Formats: sequence, structure tokens, C-alpha cells
Amino acid sequence: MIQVRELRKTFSVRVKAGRFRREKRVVTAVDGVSLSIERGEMVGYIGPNGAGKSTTLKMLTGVLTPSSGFIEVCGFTPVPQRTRLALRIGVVFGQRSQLWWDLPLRESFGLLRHVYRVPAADHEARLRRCRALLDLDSFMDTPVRQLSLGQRMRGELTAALLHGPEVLFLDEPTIGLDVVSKQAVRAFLGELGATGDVTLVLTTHDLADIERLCERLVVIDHGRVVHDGTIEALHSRYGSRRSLVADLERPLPADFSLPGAVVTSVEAGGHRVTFALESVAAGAAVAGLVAAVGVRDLSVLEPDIEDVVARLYTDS
Ligand SMILES: Nc1ncnc2c1ncn2[C@@H]1O[C@H](COP(=O)(O)OP(=O)(O)OP(=O)(O)O)[C@@H](O)[C@H]1O
Repeated sequence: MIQVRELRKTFSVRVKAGRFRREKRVVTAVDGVSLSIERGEMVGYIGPNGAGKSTTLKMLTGVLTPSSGFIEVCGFTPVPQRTRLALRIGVVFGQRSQLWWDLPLRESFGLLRHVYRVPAADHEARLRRCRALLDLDSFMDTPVRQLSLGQRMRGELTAALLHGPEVLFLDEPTIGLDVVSKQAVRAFLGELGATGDVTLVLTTHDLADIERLCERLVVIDHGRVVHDGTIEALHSRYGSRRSLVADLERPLPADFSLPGAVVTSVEAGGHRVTFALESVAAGAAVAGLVAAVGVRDLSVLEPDIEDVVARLYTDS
């Protein structure tokens, strides 16, 4: 569905060099990215600020011409075949709107039907689904400029989907949204992805989006791909471990050891102990602990994706 080979984008910028002088400098935003994304995949494209995510998305959607490299999306070369590509993709860029500011959502959607020449029955069916899943009905007749950010984002998602795209590109779809709107947007995208009909590529700084939605994670830094694989692969590459947190009846004896686990923190005067489960299953560790010391409460924590990604950004 998406093929990218050795994609590169440089920008020429003028920077201050002394009091009156400006000199030309070349910024490499994307530096040899190669990717292959199959139909129905949900891919998180993440990286620190300035890593090159938006620039890549702009090249994939035909907004920017690459400096070099190969791109094919739905069988098209994005910039020269931009009009035909537009019928096959949907785009939601957090900062830019495809809705008409002064019109109510309902009318914006009607106009988009004409722009994309969507048959009325298809339009109605897609709109009905979005209205139900994104809860649009209470603000369908409100001018876009009066919508809250969360309401507008739900409108943007609908607008991007009404022509039935095969690929949906989302740049920061949950940025600035409150918890409830974030959940609504994630649940909606999750449902959309579960159908397997739409390929989804999203950039985000909110790693909960990735955990909730994406099997595959592509991490980019300084314009280069530094990880491409599952979240599990990322955890195993960085040796992330689950943790067992135990509240004990009495402080942990100094000579206590739990095979396959290491103590990573001791709090509350020795009554609360955290173990990293290195080579032991949670069940066996719990059994060992309960047999040796009285346990009041227990919880097993999954590895934290924020930690792993922060380490990845620092390393690269
Ligand atoms: N039009 C432009 N002119 C000059 N430099 C640009 C332009 N667009 C992007 N850049 C530079 O290219 C690099 C990558 O920018 P890009 O916006 O793709 O990063 P990003 O990963 O999307 O960042 P963020 O997470 O902050 O949105 C940055 O150094 C940026 O300053």
C-alpha cells in the first residue's frame, strides 16, 4: 500500500551569521527513510521534536516534493499524481482544517461529498457510522469556528473518511484533546483499524495512542529510522521488564532472594518492595514471595513504553 525507499528531504534556510550577515544552510529533515506498509496495517510513526515526522507525512500525501528517493502510495507517486491520490487517502493534520470555518459541519460534509463526487448512498452510510461512533449529532449544525477542539477533531476525522479512503494519515490526532475526547478518538480509530479495510499511519507524542492503536512502531530521529517493529520487539531490544510491587506484612529480610528477579526499590520502611522480573514469570514470583513473607497486596506492572522510548531517543 505504501512503499518508500531512501526518501530524503532537505530545506535551504537562511541563518544569521554575525550582525548583518545571513548565510545559507541546508537542513536535512528526512535522511534516507525506507518503509513498506501493507494494507490494513496500523503504524505509529514517532520521534522527538524535529525528527522529520511531519515532513515524511507531507511527502507521502503529496504536499511536499522529496529531494530524492522513491515513494508510492496506493500505486501513485504523490506529488505528480496528487489529485488521483487524494481520492484514495484521507488526511488529518492537527493544525490544518479541511472544514469550512463559517459553515456548520453538516454543510461542510455536504460540500465534501460534491468535491469528491461520492454517491449519495455511500456518503449517507459513512456519515451515519461516523455520527454514531463519534457522537456528532449535538453539534452537526454548529459553525466550525464555534466548535471545541475535541468536537472539531471529530469533525475532521469524519471529513477525512467520507470519500472512503484506503489510507488514513493522521498527524497528532489527539493533541490538545481532553481525556474523554482522546478516548473517543482512539476508540473510533481502533474500530476503523479493526475492519482491516483502512491502512492507518499516525504521528503522535502521546504514546498511549500507540499502545492503544498500533501493532507496529516506526521510530525516527534526525530523519532516520531507528526502530521499525512491534512494541514488544522494542521492549525486548531494550530489556524492558515487568515489575512486581508487593506490600508486605513485615519488612523484607535482608538475605531474601527471589530467583529470576531483582529488587529495584524498597519503600515504607521495607514494607513495600518492587522487583524487576528478569527471568521468572509473574505467577512463580508471586508464589515464591507469598511462601517466604506475608503479603498484603500485590500488583504486576507492564513495562512502561514512555521509559523505553525515552531511552531510544537518548541513545540515537
Ligand atoms: N519548511 C521548512 N523549512 C525549513 N526547515 C524545515 C521546514 N519544515 C521542517 N523543517 C525542519 O526539518 C526538521 C524536521 O521537521 P518536522 O516538522 O518534519 O519534524 P517533526 O518530527 O514533525 O517534529 P515535531 O514533533 O516537533 O512536530 C526540523 O529541523 C525542522 O525545523
